Amino acid sequence: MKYILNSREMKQCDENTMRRRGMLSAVLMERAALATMQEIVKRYPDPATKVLVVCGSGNNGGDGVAVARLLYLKGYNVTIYFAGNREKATEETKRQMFIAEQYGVEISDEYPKDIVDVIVDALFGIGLSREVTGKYAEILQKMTEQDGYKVAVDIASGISADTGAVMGTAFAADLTVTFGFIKAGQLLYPGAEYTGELKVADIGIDEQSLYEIKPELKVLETSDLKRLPRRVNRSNKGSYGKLLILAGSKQMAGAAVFAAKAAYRMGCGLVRVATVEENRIILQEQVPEAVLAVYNNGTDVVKFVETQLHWADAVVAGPGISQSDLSERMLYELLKRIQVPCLCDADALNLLSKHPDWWKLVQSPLVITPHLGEMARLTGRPITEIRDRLVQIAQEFAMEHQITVVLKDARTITAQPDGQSYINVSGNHGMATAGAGDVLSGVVGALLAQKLDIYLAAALGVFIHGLAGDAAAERVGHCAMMASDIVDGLMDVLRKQEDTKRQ
Ligand SMILES: NC(=O)C1=CN([C@@H]2O[C@H](COP(=O)(O)OP(=O)(O)OC[C@H]3O[C@@H](n4cnc5c(N)ncnc54)[C@H](OP(=O)(O)O)[C@@H]3O)[C@@H](O)[C@H]2O)[C@@H](O)CC1
Ligand SMILES: [K+]
Repeated sequence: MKYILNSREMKQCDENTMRRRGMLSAVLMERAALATMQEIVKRYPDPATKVLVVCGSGNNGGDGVAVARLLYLKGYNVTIYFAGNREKATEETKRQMFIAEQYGVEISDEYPKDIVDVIVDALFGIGLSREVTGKYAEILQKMTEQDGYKVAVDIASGISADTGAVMGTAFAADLTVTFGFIKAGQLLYPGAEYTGELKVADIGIDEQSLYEIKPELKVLETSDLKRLPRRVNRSNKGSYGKLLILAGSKQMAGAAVFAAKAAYRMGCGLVRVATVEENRIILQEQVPEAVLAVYNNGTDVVKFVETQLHWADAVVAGPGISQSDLSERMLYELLKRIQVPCLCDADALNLLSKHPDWWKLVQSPLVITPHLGEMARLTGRPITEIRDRLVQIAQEFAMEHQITVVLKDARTITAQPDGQSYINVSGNHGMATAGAGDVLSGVVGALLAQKLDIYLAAALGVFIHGLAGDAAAERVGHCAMMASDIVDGLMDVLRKQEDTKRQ
């Protein structure tokens, strides 16, 4: 697990490193510049390379001036364009300009006309505080349109470090060298697209510099797979949890099939599918491993729900259940009685949008897995706003209802009710396909049934689901990928993890 910082947290972290750990600002800047210079030299080892460094008045500009000096001392053909206001420059930046001039580097106040090989963007860093307009917008546009390899210092100028939003105009980098921690805006879209390749440089700011800061965002890594439920030699199917899946309706059997298959592939011991009578044969044919509990209009809903809940260690409710009266009654009685961890998806979320008073019914830990459209219905906010404020909206909803929110998008957010969230970086656009969400509900449900901590079950489930999608892409490509390929991908991911553990 790694922390991802927003600009406020990063500034505090910088402060802590200097004030509490005694590190000098000039040393941090020198290391930042050194790391950036080295990444450039790695890619352009020939000192005949022409480099343009565009600097602003803040400390990001100071970093840029130092990068230029270090390249100049290696014999590179460097020009600094100082776009900021010299009088308003920070002390550190003024010092860097003085040093650069003493070493013989020229600093120009005009945008140079020459053609260059590399353009370094040190206009704004995490101190960007408003929309970029006027002269600065023109400069960013020019830098982006100009030919040459594009390197951003710390973050692409114009990208919000907090949300990834383009603040008017932004620099489109091929490479970003960021310092200490990845910033949220480098993972969130559209910022991720302006970041290019991302290198995190160690400049002496690390987790110890956080002190009492509890970053809002975290990201899971492959090493976190070791947190999956342990499997032991002396065990039986009862040792790996019993998952009840309320899914499927007439002409919608697939959702139940995918969720059940995914849950078994994710190591769940026993899966029982509660579905309508009409799906009996197809489920028996498609997932013979699953136990079936079928219902119809004549079923005593209360008794049915009580029996199933008595059996289950965790529940997935919603995939493909439709919004019929029968489904509505089934979900209501289930939410009212449930005492084990529960995941609500798809139609369960649509029904919850219709009945906001139902949130109060649920006494057990709840995970919801809405996509943007479902989240729009749940919150009454437009999809565009949800997309722009993905983390904040997921967090607000999680805190308001004291539940875990998995808000599904290109970067899925798993928000915990305590205000912390995971941002997921696995997966690919091939997974934008019917049934992928049902697979996710089965994966997370299986982890809940195996008694993994609820937040971890949700976040790790999302991560593994993405890895399974990546494995599927390797096998079938992006365009041809179907939900069943993602289920198969789970095998690749989990077998690889077992191999790693054995070594
Ligand atoms: N010790 C450390 O802390 C370390 C920091 N490091 C580096 O410092 C960077 C942060 O530096 P920073 O805080 O000085 O802010 P920075 O990003 O340079 O920008 C602020 C300037 O931009 C201006 N401005 C903002 N928005 C604007 C707009 N839309 N349009 C126009 N102007 C706008 C703003 O002007 P003002 O708002 O004051 O008018 C101010 O002049 C960080 O990203 C990293 O690279 C590293 O060296 C490691 C050690
Ligand atoms: K920058």
